[in-house]
Amino acid sequence: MSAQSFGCDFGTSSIKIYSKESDTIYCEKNMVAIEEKKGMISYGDEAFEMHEKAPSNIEVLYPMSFGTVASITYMQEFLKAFLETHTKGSLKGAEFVVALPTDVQDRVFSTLIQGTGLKSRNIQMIDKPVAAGLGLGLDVTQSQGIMIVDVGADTTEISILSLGGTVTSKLIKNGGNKIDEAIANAIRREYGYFIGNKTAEILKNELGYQPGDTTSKREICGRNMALGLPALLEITADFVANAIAENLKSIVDAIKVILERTPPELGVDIIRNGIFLTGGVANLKGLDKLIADATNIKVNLVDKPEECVARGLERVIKEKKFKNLTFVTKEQNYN
Ligand SMILES: Nc1ncnc2c1ncn2[C@@H]1O[C@H](COP(=O)(O)OP(=O)(O)OP(=O)(O)O)[C@@H](O)[C@H]1O
Repeated sequence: MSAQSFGCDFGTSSIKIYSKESDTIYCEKNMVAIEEKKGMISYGDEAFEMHEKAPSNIEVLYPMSFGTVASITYMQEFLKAFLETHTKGSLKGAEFVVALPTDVQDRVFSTLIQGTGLKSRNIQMIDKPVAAGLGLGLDVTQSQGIMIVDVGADTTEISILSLGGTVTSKLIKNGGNKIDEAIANAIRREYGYFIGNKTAEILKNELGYQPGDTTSKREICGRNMALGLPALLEITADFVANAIAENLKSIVDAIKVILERTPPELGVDIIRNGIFLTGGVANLKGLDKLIADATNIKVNLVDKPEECVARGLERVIKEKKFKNLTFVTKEQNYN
């Protein structure tokens, strides 16, 4: 591959790009800030900072939604600006390997990259679960069953891999964002306080799923809806656990459905090796135990699970033997 090769995981809440040139995974919030008349004024972590704080003439939005591109124009502007910031020299002729989520059409991403005007030389796709498997350090090309549960912001992707391919996989529209929403709704119902998504996310990330734990607490600021004034409120881990239980149950149920559909020959490997939990929500305290208890299968966790797919893309770019796991979109038409 040429000097400029990028491995792209276009997540709904954050974009992760591996750059071969700098041998680094760059990760930023996948957000853009748009000002009336001026267009995109900011992107990434800086745009996220403006989220829920910006005046009415500035709209802060996610260009991706449920694993696919919601705003191609802004995603293209973001990608171009992101690559220009993080790379030296020309981007002309760069090569891309893109992680393709289950149920998303590959041409969405080739159209996206081609439309940036970067004159890319080659755009390869790889199934996102296969990239996650490589990122876990597994040899996905072997004839053994591997179960990966990737819980991201908008989606949860549950997949069984074998021989370098996806044997079965299911994408459900449930993840960190729905969990944050459930926390905000419960606080509104129970306490009559309005809280923003960022505050709900803090509660989720800090308190996790710890039913019965009334000792761990977090103070937050919300708006008392009766008085219309901001006020402080203390939330326990037990309250958060109750608020998110239904969301987690739907993830666990989907895992069980996939296990039921798994051929017994591969099921043996999964029981032996365990389920691999990836995606940012794999960091949720107590989720691994919940899944292990419900399935009677051990659950493996890794460091920085949200970067697993990008680490897999890095291996595809660096290790020739994994090139045959990638494929090219039929419609590709290079400039
Ligand atoms: N410590 C934590 N506990 C619980 N959730 C966490 C933690 N850290 C991050 N998350 C959540 O992980 C999610 C982001 O994960 P990830 O980066 O894998 O998603 P994505 O790739 O952007 O989304 P998708 O896979 O849906 O396209 C967010 O909802 C974030 O709040």
